[in-house]
Amino acid sequence: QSVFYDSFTGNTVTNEEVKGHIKRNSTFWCVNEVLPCNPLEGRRVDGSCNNLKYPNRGAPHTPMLRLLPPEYDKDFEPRRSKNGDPLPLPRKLRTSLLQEGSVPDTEITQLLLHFFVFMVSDVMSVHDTVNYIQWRPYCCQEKGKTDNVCIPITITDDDPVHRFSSIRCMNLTRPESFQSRGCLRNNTSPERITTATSVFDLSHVYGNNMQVLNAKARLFEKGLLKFEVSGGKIWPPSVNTTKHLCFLNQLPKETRCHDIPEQGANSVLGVNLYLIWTWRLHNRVATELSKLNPCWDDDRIFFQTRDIVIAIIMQIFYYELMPAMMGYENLLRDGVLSPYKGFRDLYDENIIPQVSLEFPFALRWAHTFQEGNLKMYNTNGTFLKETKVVNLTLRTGYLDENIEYITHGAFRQPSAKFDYTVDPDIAETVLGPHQLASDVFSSDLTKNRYFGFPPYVKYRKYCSGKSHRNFGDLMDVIDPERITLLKERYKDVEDIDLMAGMWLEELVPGGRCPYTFYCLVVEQMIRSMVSDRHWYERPNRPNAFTIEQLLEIRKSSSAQMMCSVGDKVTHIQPQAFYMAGPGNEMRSCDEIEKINLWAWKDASCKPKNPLNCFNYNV
Ligand code: HEM
Repeated sequence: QSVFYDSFTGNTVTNEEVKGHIKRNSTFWCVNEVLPCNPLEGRRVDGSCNNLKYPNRGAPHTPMLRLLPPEYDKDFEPRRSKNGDPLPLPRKLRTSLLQEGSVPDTEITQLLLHFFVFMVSDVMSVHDTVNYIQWRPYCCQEKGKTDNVCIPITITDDDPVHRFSSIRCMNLTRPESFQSRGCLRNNTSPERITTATSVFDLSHVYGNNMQVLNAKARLFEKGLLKFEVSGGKIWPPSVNTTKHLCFLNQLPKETRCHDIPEQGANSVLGVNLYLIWTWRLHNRVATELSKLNPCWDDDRIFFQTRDIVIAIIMQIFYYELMPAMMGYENLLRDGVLSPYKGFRDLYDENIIPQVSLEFPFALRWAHTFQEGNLKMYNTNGTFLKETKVVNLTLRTGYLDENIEYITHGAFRQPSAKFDYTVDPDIAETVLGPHQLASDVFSSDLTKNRYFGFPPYVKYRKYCSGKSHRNFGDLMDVIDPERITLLKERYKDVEDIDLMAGMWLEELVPGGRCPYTFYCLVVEQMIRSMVSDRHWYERPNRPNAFTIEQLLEIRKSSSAQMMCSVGDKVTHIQPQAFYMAGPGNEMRSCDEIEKINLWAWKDASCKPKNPLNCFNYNV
């Protein structure tokens, strides 16, 4: 018998209240239906029962955590400057604080960015972007003036780019909230609503709901996900209609659009690539497991494989990507990474599985080192061609002919440099042909205000304990020239927006990210481990890995994943998030450490190749 929970409060709701939601058409957003929790059950697809005391926490549409209380003006409009004036215009701030240019990094590859954005989409949903691309494309037109959801970005006559054009506005909409979806009254402080589960569980691959997973993704044979073979490659299932999310497919040639539990994976290129690779990884692991343990049924192979794939991706995220961004020693010091390969158990049932509102917001800072030109290489490493990455959003069809070249470019092309310069395409046309003009940095800054984040200096205090009473106090994290830039735009140090502060901060010693980014992201990384009962490093979770299995998971690497499921990858550098070079030379995939699934051998099953345990490598 299911129990119904109020998605925001987490309290149970009566059948009468559920009927009220049905009448108002708000059940999907405002009510979580949860089957009774079984403490011995593995990770649920819909994230429920992760915390046995609060069964709906972790499920979709549950509230995000605010690290600091919101600050709004009246009617929950953006806060004002200390002197009562409106804050400076976002686009004006962006164009004066961040310059446009293309400087390649010397160390980090594009592959890191692809993986990073893939991880973001595990805990976020695309509806806030689809809202202004598809549902309300009119915020800059007459109609937009009467739609309260519209919050278009003003472009002034002296704009460095648009003074040469007639464009004076960029489309944007407010973030969806429990209020906009009818779950909370409009006179309460806006609380962001998302459709993803709030733990890292690859819900953008497997979906947020068992019924959808079963209908769209499972083959119900040998633990496999449904797949297609085309051009000699394995793909997730696709849909044969033009009415899908891949608006930019150039018909009739480009028709592919994934028909998977979460359509959002068809969006930004990096999400799409890793969705394909993770999909293939699932099927690779499932195939090997079913050979290894022929007596296992489809269900057992499927859920064991899902658990392994989630662990592999988490291992790469925590132990390979994040150290490159934040510094390995820093993460060890702050208890995010374990120095040992064995188990660790940090679980605390009093910490609810939640994503902070600040976490995905801070990750937007990564837009500053996104490269705009996508370079493609053939399998021998010869440069073939390039295209604008912004023209590939919502255009899965482009991958059909090009995924191989994009793959080989991803670990050969550097990211943009971490240097206060932003790519012109990301800064002016981030939505490609979807919008006349779109500047993701101005959107980031605008959203900053509609999320109601308090001033940047309050986050400095949260992170360092130190009060910053005047601009000079910022010298510990921002260099003097950039403090001058801030002073020219903001009248008071307390006016500075969180994102504007992060843009101009210096990078943490030993890492490649600003101080406040580091602090907000570490908070989430710890929260995600401590609050997730099914965290892969735990020995005391239902169906936990054995120590032998965990040691195999520890061998995961982005290079190994590329060798296993990338397109025709036979040679790669072992640290694929770093450019190849001395100490990280490209080498044959045979020399890259692999995961041996023999550790999952069930003694009660007779494997097909009993003599050679290396037949089960992925
Ligand atoms: C091809 C490259 C990319 C493009 C075209 C792109 C584009 C966008 C766009 C249009 C938005 C929505 C902005 C808004 O309406 O508020 C967005 C949001 C976001 N992007 Fe990117 N992005 C790219 C790469 C990345 C990367 C590498 C990261 C790495 C972390 C990233 C992280 C985020 C985050 C965290 C958000 C906010 C999501 C949310 O809160 O809903 N993006 N991006």
